[in-house]
Amino acid sequence: MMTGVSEREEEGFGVTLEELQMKMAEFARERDWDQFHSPRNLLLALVGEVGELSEIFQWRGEVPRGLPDWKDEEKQHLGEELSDVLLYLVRLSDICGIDLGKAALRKLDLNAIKYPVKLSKGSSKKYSQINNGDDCDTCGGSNGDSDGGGGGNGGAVGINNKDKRQ
Ligand SMILES: Nc1ccn([C@H]2C[C@H](O)[C@@H](COP(=O)(O)OP(=O)(O)OP(=O)(O)O)O2)c(=O)n1
Repeated sequence: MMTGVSEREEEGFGVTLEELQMKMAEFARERDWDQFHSPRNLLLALVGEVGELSEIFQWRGEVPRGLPDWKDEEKQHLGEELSDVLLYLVRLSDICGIDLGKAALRKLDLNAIKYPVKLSKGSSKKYSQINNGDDCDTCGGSNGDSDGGGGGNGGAVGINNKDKRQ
């Protein structure tokens, strides 16, 4: 039997970034919190939540995928912190006028260019350490750039637009 839209939503079925964006905007508007949701405040809130997320894993050592030994309440807590990070990220993107879904898809395309399967398969090396210059004209090759910024690759595909100011 088909479930109603609200039930499906409640189960998180097919939730979209746009939906989360709208709900966060509504949440802030209802509380007259738009005044607090400035880019910098949201960024700091996001970083704070990343800290809370990190605390969950802190001192545990490596944990197996799927977290099979974790209690239900620990997993629920993890879900809450992951959600805080996502919600602030979505809100920050919205307030900055960035279409996060579109930006993420574009970034995935850029990642695929930087990390061609042929050169990256089975290797976790940074792109600046794997490229031999033959397969990816836009990646900058082995430039020995220790910060991973790939100083020679910025122009062609716009991967690196780091602020170069000192
Ligand atoms: N000015 C604010 C404050 C909160 N939130 C929303 C976004 C987050 O999802 C959540 C964060 O709430 P808290 O600051 O209370 O943080 P926690 O939920 O992590 O609680 P605690 O810090 O006690 O762990 O609420 C928001 O949008 N804007």
